[in-house]
Amino acid sequence: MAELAFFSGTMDCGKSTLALQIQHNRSARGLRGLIFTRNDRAGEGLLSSRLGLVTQATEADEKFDFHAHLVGCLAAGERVDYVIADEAQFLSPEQVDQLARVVDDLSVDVYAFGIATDFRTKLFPGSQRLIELADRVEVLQVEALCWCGARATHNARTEGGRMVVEGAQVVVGDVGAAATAEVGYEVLCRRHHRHRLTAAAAAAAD
Ligand SMILES: Nc1ncnc2c1ncn2[C@@H]1O[C@H](COP(=O)(O)OP(=O)(O)O)[C@@H](O)[C@H]1O
Ligand SMILES: Cc1cn([C@H]2C[C@H](O)[C@@H](COP(=O)(O)O)O2)c(=O)[nH]c1=O
Repeated sequence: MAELAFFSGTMDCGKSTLALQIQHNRSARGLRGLIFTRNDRAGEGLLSSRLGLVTQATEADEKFDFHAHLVGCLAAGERVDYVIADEAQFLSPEQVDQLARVVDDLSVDVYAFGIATDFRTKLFPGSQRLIELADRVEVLQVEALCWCGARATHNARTEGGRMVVEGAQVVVGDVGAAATAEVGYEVLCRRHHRHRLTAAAAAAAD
């Protein structure tokens, strides 16, 4: 039976790395997959990991229809054993429904990777739908850590080095950006996210 699996965790916990490993292991055994992403930091049509690996991917923009695309591929005689969808938090709920139809109606495995919650601790609509529909939701085992050493569970956004809790839900960016960066991200434990205490703020308070 094909399955819809959602691999989730904070930013920087290894989701894209796992996506690339799944792709590597399956293609090494002769299986054929299609790779999709949306708004990867490395640029359009790329799936990149901070470990330095990167691969070509199809950019699934807001108009993209996964089910129609797969039907087209299969009708053209292409073999498709699995689908990888990175940065899945950016997908619309309708696109996640399409992925579920790819699994149920076309018997193709779908592996989706994404952060669950945004910088305000609210679920992304695409992640919410994945949690609702997935056959399994896996939390990645490699823990990203807060500056205090606790497991990082939340994503903070900084502007000019200061943590913010208002703004657009989607702003592409990275962790470890310079304190002066216009927009950066930092993973924190819930306690320090609630207190808006980033590493820089804690150091300044010391
Ligand atoms: N120089 C490094 N040496 C070893 N591991 C690294 C290095 N840089 C990044 N990583 C690992 O890569 C992880 C980030 O992987 P990535 O797939 O880019 O994360 P995600 O897609 O979840 O944001 C880090 O949590 C860390 O475990
Ligand atoms: C928390 C949060 C993140 N984003 C963006 C920032 C990055 O471009 C991606 C996450 O990528 P990663 O591979 O998991 O590190 O999402 C955002 O747009 N809005 C947010 O609230």
